[in-house]
Amino acid sequence: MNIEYLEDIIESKKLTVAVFGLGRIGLPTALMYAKGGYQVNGIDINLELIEDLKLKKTFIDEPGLPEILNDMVDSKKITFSDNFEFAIKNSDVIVICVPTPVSINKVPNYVAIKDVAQKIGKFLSPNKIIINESSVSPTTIETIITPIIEHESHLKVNDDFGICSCPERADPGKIVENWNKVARIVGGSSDEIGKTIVKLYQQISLAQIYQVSTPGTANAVKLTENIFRDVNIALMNEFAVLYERLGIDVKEVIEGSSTKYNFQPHYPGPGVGGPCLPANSYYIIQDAEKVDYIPFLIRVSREINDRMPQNVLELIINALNYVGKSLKNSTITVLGVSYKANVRDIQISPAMKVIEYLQMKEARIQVWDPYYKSEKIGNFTVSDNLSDSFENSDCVVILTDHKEFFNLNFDSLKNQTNGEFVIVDSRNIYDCNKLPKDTIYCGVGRKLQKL
Ligand SMILES: NC(=O)C1=CN([C@@H]2O[C@H](COP(=O)(O)OP(=O)(O)OC[C@H]3O[C@@H](n4cnc5c(N)ncnc54)[C@H](O)[C@@H]3O)[C@@H](O)[C@H]2O)C=CC1
Ligand SMILES: CC(=O)N[C@@H]1[C@@H](OP(=O)(O)OP(=O)(O)OC[C@H]2O[C@@H](n3ccc(=O)[nH]c3=O)[C@H](O)[C@@H]2O)O[C@H](C(=O)O)[C@@H](O)[C@@H]1O
Repeated sequence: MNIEYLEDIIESKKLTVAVFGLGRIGLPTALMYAKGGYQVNGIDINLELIEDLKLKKTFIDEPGLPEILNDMVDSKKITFSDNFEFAIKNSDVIVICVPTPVSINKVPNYVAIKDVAQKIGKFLSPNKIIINESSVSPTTIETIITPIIEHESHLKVNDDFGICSCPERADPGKIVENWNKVARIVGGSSDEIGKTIVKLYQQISLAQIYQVSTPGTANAVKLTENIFRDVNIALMNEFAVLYERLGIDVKEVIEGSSTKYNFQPHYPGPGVGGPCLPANSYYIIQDAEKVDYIPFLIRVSREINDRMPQNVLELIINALNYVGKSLKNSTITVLGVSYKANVRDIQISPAMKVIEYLQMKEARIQVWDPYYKSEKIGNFTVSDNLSDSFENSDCVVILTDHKEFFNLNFDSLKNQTNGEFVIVDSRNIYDCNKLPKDTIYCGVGRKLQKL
């Protein structure tokens, strides 16, 4: 490989980049390469998406992204097509941002990334570098993707082409904001390939670009940080279920534990959602199986978190029973559908799971989420406003800790509800001392009580 040539065109911005997959991650990535001064060939298989992007239209809800799309299309720094052959032949760096979802039976699905690897191999010529940003297990690049590319291209990694992993660590809803803040991890098939890609990312981001020794190590870093989070959330969910039974307020316990300098607070809730945490463990579990190891803690943490929507359903049933009502035919006000606070995103949202359970139990739901006003989602439509969702309600359930829910005027809203005012606060956002007198209240890890 002629590394000097690649480093020259990185420096002079003459390098051309192809980005495969123009979704929540690929589009921002492609636009940031273009914004950094590189010519970008954006590739996707969704022809409708390609036409929308050519017209500067995107439905990805990332603040700041539409403006960058507009500027980069106008400046002709980016093109969109499904012509992967042209893109591979006419790009020096090829970035992979295609889906690697975990299927219903909890197994990573690598169909898309293998498809792209096949296409890259077929049209690859020497002296190019492939960067994988998609979430994969620590062994996937070295044992699956690289062999496919070598087989299809009859080229040899490091001799003829380079490959590296730069796993995406974006925080959905803050991708543009975090672009220059969140450190990136780069692991190359050789040290010099890694160093070259570090230089490329340093041209397009002000964040720390941290090199590790291999693509697998880079993928392990990303999975470790996310699974660390998933396991710690599971621990707090377990404490919450236990303390609820012991009559101890878990919110008070976490506040107390947080006075210890090395306690890292995590918070119980209705479950763990989003595109990352619910899926990342299964990449590791799959690799562990290959070496006859069972990661018990990682597996059981997933089970604990996946059971939390059921726990919230039980809280609702108990709260209704406390006021002499049953769930069937009760009207439930559901506040929040997003998987986490202050974003418009229902990817693997625990709220959607709780709603599904409520509907299975034949409760009537009235949903309010300020990020989905009046929108039809699956088999329900979000209310047009907060007040409508309280009309004749038997129980109010908070499922997302949106900032808009922190200071609701319950003294007024409670007058619209049916009978005793019941709140199930699955995000533990409320201070019981500030809720209306006689409210029937419980949280996740906060016992059922009349205030
Ligand atoms: N969404 C997120 O917040 C995060 C996603 N990731 C990872 O980024 C990767 C991409 O995820 P998203 O962007 O969220 O997915 P997405 O579903 O939003 O976008 C994927 C895009 O790839 C296209 N595509 C599918 N197969 C293709 C193929 N064979 N060739 C070219 N394009 C193809 C689809 O048409 C779609 O436009 C995944 O591995 C995911 O785990 C990592 C961190 C965060
Ligand atoms: C690329 C990538 O994987 N980014 C991750 C992403 O996290 P994500 O958007 O999935 O949100 P998250 O804050 O980790 O929360 C995931 C889920 O877990 C729940 N959650 C989170 C923290 C907590 O203490 N308790 C809890 O129940 C959230 O409500 C949500 O349903 O963004 C996070 C961030 O940057 O805050 C980042 O730490 C994660 O690594």
